[in-house]
Amino acid sequence: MSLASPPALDLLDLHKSFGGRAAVAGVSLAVAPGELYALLGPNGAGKTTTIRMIAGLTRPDAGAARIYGHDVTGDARAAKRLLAYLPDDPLLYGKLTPPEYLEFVAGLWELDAREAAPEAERLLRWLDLWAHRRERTEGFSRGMKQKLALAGALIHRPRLLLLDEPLTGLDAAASRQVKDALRAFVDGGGAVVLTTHILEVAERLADRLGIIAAGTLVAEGTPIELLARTGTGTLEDAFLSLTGLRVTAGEAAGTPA
Ligand SMILES: Nc1ncnc2c1ncn2[C@@H]1O[C@H](COP(=O)(O)OP(=O)(O)OP(=O)(O)O)[C@@H](O)[C@H]1O
Repeated sequence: MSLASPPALDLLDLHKSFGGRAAVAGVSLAVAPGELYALLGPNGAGKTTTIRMIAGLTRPDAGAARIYGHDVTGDARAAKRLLAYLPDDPLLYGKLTPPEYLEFVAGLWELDAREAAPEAERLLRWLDLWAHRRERTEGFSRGMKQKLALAGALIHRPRLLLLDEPLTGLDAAASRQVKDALRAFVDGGGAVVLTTHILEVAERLADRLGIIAAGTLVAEGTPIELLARTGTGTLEDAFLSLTGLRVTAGEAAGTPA
């Protein structure tokens, strides 16, 4: 028997089709504790479907997703206890204040209120929302809402954080705070898997990148490894090359290359 601890996330040949069309066509990858992994891909590549299958919200047609060794479908309770999923447009309850929202989320997880309340305060202070603790979230900016949703995702102390486009629409200050929070989470031994369209974010923040195109993982590695593999000078060029989206000057001008 191996004494090695299981990966934070292990995807084994995941498949999902909608109406006969493959959205995810055999994705396998592993993410270690302490690692921040970014999934990149063009629109419709299958990123959100992959994340939703990991979160147990979309059932795979075939393959498996394991969270620290727990199968998301077969051992759903244990798997879901270990993960948190932050969609790109998280649902907050506008009439609640931040502490009320976190109390509500803690209640869903059946957390002990005596432990959840100080943890909520710590998260709100850490994400710079404490000064707004008496305000209803309906008046919050997108960045404030995103930070509160992140606090809600962290309240039960997950070990794997899944985020769909967490930085889209955030200003520089909010983006920095969310990035710092994600880095602190992985430095504390947690694992993060996020999707992003912002290549600069992926390059600076992620330990490893996975490039998805047409439902398959076409490349994986550190930003430096992807540049070396494609012989390109920027991650944007590497991305375009790997996803087959590169247009030549001739194509751009409307003439076949
Ligand atoms: N519930 C659904 N019903 C039908 N088709 C779906 C459903 N969810 C996703 N799809 C399709 O599956 C494919 C992959 O979609 P997905 O949202 O996973 O891509 P994505 O990489 O996250 O794209 P984007 O970057 O635009 O968010 C697309 O063709 C999409 O239209």
